[in-house]
Amino acid sequence: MSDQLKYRRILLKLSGEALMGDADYGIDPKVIGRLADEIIEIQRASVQIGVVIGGGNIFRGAGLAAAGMDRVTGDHMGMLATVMNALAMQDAIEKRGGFARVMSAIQIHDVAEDFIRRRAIRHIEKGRIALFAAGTGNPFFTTDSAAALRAIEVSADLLLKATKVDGVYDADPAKHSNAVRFERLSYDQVIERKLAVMDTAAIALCRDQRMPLRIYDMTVPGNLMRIMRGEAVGTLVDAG
Ligand SMILES: Nc1ncnc2c1ncn2[C@@H]1O[C@H](COP(=O)(O)OP(=O)(O)OP(=O)(O)O)[C@@H](O)[C@H]1O
Ligand SMILES: O=c1ccn([C@@H]2O[C@H](COP(=O)(O)O)[C@@H](O)[C@H]2O)c(=O)[nH]1
Repeated sequence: MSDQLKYRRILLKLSGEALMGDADYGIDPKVIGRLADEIIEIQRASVQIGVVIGGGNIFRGAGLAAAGMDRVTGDHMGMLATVMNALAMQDAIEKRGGFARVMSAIQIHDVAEDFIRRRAIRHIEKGRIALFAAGTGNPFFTTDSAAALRAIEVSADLLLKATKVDGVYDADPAKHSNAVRFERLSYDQVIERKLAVMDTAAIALCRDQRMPLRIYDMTVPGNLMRIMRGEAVGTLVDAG
């Protein structure tokens, strides 16, 4: 491990929606390229990295169900959307000289390895960036829960939720311009105050397994390395 860095192994959850950049669908190559650069930078500084990417830039099961589709089919489409995002990130990382492996929770052998916990740990120990795709593999979950689950399974030191807001606020900052940001919260405070920055199942899993979580703004270049150095970027959620 690098002497200057605070973390040895992290699980990074990237918002699918944020990959769109200024578009309203899909992936902006500039956004995914910049994120790949930041991930490679911390890997080269000896941080071991697992990544979960959401699918909100393509499909969400709940949205498809609201439009009349069977919910489980919609969730399958959402999970497959996360596979597409992971493949795009694998490509972006490899184009920049990094090493990455997509591991899917749904068997899709022609395009990705299966998620096998011990192999995943081996990949990240060897400096490969493991991209955990297809969420948990089960409908009615989200990639927030998948990220909490994978962070715990690979014994990460920290779960990072990279999003479009710079932390957790007392109300949704996208809707309330006077919302106030927290520096630090306990898991129970997030759940009791119904702070909707991450789903409750994911927070409860982190709480039960004492997985520290930091929510930060991924649109600010350099934030990932700042956090690795121990800077208090965003909001920390832990046992308090
Ligand atoms: N109390 C709160 N503090 C901060 N953000 C909040 C809060 N309540 C709701 N939000 C909203 O939560 C959103 C988190 O969004 P993000 O797109 O990262 O999540 P996601 O749905 O997990 O990602 P994906 O796009 O991959 O599905 C922010 O855009 C913010 O507007
Ligand atoms: O474990 C999981 C994870 C995800 N899904 C479905 O995929 C979409 C996209 O994920 P987001 O977390 O919303 O970005 C999600 O809406 C679900 O429909 C799932 O079913 N199971």
